[in-house]
Amino acid sequence: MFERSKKGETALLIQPHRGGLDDGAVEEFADLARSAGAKVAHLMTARIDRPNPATLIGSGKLEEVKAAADATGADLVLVNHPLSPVQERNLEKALERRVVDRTGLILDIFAQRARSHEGKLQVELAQLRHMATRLVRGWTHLERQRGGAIGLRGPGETQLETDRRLLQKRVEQLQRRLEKVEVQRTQMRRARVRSELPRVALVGYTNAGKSTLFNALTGADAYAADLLFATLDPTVRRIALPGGSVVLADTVGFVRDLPHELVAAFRSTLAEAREADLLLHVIDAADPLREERIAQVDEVLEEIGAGDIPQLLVYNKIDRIDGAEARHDLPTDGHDHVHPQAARERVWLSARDRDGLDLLRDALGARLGLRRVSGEVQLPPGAGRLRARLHELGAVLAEHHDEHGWTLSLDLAEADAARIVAHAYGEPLRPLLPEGASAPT
Ligand SMILES: Nc1nc2c(ncn2[C@@H]2O[C@H](COP(=O)(O)OP(=O)(O)OP(=O)(O)O)[C@@H](O)[C@H]2O)c(=O)[nH]1
Repeated sequence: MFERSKKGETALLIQPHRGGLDDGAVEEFADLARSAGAKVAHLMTARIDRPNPATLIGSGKLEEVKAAADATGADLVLVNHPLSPVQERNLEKALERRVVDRTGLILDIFAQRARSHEGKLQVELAQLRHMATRLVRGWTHLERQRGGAIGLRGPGETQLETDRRLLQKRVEQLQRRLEKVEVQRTQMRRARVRSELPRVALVGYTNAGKSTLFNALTGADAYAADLLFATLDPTVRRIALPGGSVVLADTVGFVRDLPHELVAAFRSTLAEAREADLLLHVIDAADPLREERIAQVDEVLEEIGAGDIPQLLVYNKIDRIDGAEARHDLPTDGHDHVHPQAARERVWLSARDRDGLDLLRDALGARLGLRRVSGEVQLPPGAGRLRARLHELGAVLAEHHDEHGWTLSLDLAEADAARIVAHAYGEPLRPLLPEGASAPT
């Protein structure tokens, strides 16, 4: 995972807390560290009921951390909490090694995962902003020894060695480029809206299997890895379902307490979720903390204004649960104590084994009200391309040719029919081809 160093760095992890430590947070923190490519040497907790403004953790704890870091030979210390620039600097002096806070860690992972032009721009911008707050006379990140290290990856040497003014210039340049990309994205989204295809967005906690499901449904070879945030950039594809096509978008994985500056940086990714007709909320069914994760994702969706969009819950990774089989659960009335999500529609599947995908396709088709239409159309002479397109879609049941042109007996998804005819004749027809109807000549 390290782009510039050959070997993974060893990290000592510090989990600050105010009493009531939560297992989920600790587990996620270790996952994040591993995702960044670190080897976790040791994990320590630190109470911060009264956070020390200079070092966050107390001085006694700081000594313990230093001893543990020396004993384990840790290259760096990761702190699962935002640190002020002063705290970070003081901790580094006291611990004599690099210290990276939660935001720096997540930024580092994003920097490693960014694939598209836009994703890279967004990450660089967020990194520069994070760095700008840490540029202090006499001691800067820029002066420190570098070389493929967590928290230091990203913008190249030339930017790193610039002063505040150049940094600001670069930030402005990135902002302008991003505005352009944003405009293009909005235009693309408008075009999709015009195509009238229903929009479905995959959302879910990081590592739930969204990219794997996206690939399974689209046949695309998007990048999936057992690492958090494999999906940084929205990937959008059209997929065929029984009854019609939909536009499917993969989105970035959610984490708890995503640093606010990152939520802003990734708003275009989240826009895919906000504008969807239906959300496929992907859940790792084998995760002991799955109910908590579901609630956290729901909360983020609420925050980004997607709380009212209908959801279909996809319980993925059933291959990891003994005796579990692919199935489709319709919502039940009333509260079910065994299954807290019983009031919601659920499909259980394994994206990896491609087990249960048909159940999901059917559920999606039904949920989106995709309907098929059939009937006879007479194509005017010169509509060869339209005829070829209909054949391509497998919509032609029978056809014959006479002096008036082609007569086709068709069966196809209503959405496809509307789109094709709109394309061929320049205007949408709704409903298209009711029983026995003919296309206009
Ligand atoms: N056993 C099992 N593993 C799965 C299944 N689906 C996905 N995985 C694994 O889970 C890990 C995460 O999958 P991704 O598809 O990258 O997850 P994601 O939700 O897109 O992750 P982020 O991009 O971090 O949000 C990978 O190692 C997958 O191979 C499944 O059905 N069964």
